[in-house]
Amino acid sequence: MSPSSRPGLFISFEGIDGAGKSTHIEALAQAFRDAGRVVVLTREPGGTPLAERLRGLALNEAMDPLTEALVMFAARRDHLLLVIEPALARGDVVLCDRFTDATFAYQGGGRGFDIDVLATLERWVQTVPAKAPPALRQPDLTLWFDLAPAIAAERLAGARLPDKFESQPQAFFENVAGGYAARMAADPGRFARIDAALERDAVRAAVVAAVRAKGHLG
Ligand SMILES: Nc1ncnc2c1ncn2[C@@H]1O[C@H](COP(=O)(O)OP(=O)(O)OP(=O)(O)O)[C@@H](O)[C@H]1O
Ligand SMILES: Cc1cn([C@H]2C[C@H](O)[C@@H](COP(=O)(O)O)O2)c(=O)[nH]c1=O
Repeated sequence: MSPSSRPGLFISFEGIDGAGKSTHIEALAQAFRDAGRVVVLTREPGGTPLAERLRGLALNEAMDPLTEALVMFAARRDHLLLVIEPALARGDVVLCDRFTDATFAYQGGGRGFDIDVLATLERWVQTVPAKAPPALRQPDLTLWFDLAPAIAAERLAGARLPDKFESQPQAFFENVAGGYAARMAADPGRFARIDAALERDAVRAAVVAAVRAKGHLG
């Protein structure tokens, strides 16, 4: 099968701040490139000029939880239509640093915002005509970097100036982690849990193994 006739593949990276997602996304991208795939590396909130502007607001401005959720989903809609769907239609591999599970974890788990409202927004935003019949776009695989908030905080200490979310107390991140666990429990076939407390090489190997176990990457 030629690269362009392969179906697209959508993988999201999730976890609390400092769990190691950004450290490992490029290594997986290279593994796919070595296997002859075209890779689109992207992130949420962000990934388009408009969504990056919304990211600047979401990460730096105080706002109420519904406003925050709407900003995340507005950015997502733009990103989905302009970047993710076209890439999947071309047969590319999309590696996305966070997607909707982050909204359920941060706005739902962390902020305590209504999960049913988030589920409604998810349906509105991610029902795309490219799927026949039009259906909800979800990642084919979600790698959840599971790490204790205390270790993540140690890793982030001094690394950079904390944004609005990174400045939250440890209890917030315990709730975010609970949000991720609930999403995985609701859709276990889509998720692979990565033990992000391991040292870097072991995490990298676990990521590749999880992708292979789901039948991707040869
Ligand atoms: N397995 C590991 N062991 C120790 N330190 C690590 C490991 N993986 C990543 N780090 C370090 O932890 C810090 C946070 O990693 P990284 O930026 O990849 O996390 P992230 O999940 O992308 O965070 P954020 O969501 O806040 O952007 C970095 O300084 C990185 O070098
Ligand atoms: C997609 C998404 C993200 N967030 C939060 C989670 C992080 O604290 C920041 C993004 O920063 P990163 O360094 O790129 O990880 O935004 C959120 O609260 N809700 C979301 O839907």
